[in-house]
Amino acid sequence: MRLAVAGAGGRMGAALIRAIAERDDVVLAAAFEREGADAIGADSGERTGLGRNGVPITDDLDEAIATSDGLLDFTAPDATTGFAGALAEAGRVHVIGTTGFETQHEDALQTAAQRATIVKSGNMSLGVNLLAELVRQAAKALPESFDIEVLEMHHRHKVDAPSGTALLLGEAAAEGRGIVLADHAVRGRDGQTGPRPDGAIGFATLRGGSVVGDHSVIMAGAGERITLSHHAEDRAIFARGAVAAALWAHGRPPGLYSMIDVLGLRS
Ligand SMILES: NC(=O)C1=CN([C@@H]2O[C@H](COP(=O)(O)OP(=O)(O)OC[C@H]3O[C@@H](n4cnc5c(N)ncnc54)[C@H](OP(=O)(O)O)[C@@H]3O)[C@@H](O)[C@H]2O)C=CC1
Ligand SMILES: O=C(O)C1=N[C@H](C(=O)O)C[C@H](O)C1
Repeated sequence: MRLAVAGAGGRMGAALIRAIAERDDVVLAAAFEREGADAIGADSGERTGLGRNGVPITDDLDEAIATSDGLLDFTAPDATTGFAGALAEAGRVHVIGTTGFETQHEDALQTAAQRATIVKSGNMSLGVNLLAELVRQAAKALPESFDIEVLEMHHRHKVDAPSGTALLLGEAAAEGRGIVLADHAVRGRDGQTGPRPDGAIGFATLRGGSVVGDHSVIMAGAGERITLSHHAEDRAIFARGAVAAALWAHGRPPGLYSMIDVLGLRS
């Protein structure tokens, strides 16, 4: 499968280029960046420490789409929704790891998925997607008297909060409880908050240093507490998941799929 990488000069762009080079069933067809980015013109292999691969980083989305079967996209919400329209037009696979979407972005992706095969997840690792299943089951098994809190920590460069993974875990907890997350989410506390609302799912965000991604879901009852956690140590786990998602999606009908579909984790 021929893959293009968006945001090739970024942290995940580099990890994706390395993950493609690890396998012999995928090939890097194109690597592109935002117009005017420093990385443009560089050899994508040299820039990611692999040695020269002959694929330059360009700013040419159209060429990237024309020469590939699918796009691996870990960029930013506005960029991703823009790519989605073009990929839908061409009927390509779109693997979306970008986080921080708002309602208008989600709506645009739903529309694009009528024609493109999209796999989208706030976290492409096996471990986090298994954790989400465990959270769903635990939230289903426990009474509502157990308070659910989602805690995350990421590196100092991260621009969105709560993380896509924290929201994915919150969704899993809400699904287990049979409630709608948006109706029960508490996404920040400061000052005279009053007591915790019954049935709330709380989110807390930490930022600092080089942390790749730590997530914990705490289920706190009277006199006991369960904590389910995942610690990402290397961005390769997300990149390898994204490549696996592209291969899974290749040849599937248009639609909006998740890593739970790709990994077949739902019991
Ligand atoms: N789902 C998952 O498993 C994971 C998701 N993520 C998510 O992936 C995203 C990227 O993370 P990360 O790699 O750390 O961030 P970086 O800022 O390091 O990389 C993003 C790259 O995308 C580029 N970009 C932005 N807009 C465009 C555009 N229109 N065309 C081409 N390139 C563009 C940026 O350029 P510029 O700097 O010029 O804006 C930058 O080089 C975030 O949303 C993050 O949360 C991260 C890890 C795992
Ligand atoms: O920005 C990051 O770095 C990460 N973003 C994703 C998220 O928002 O959850 C996934 C991972 O935790 C790293």
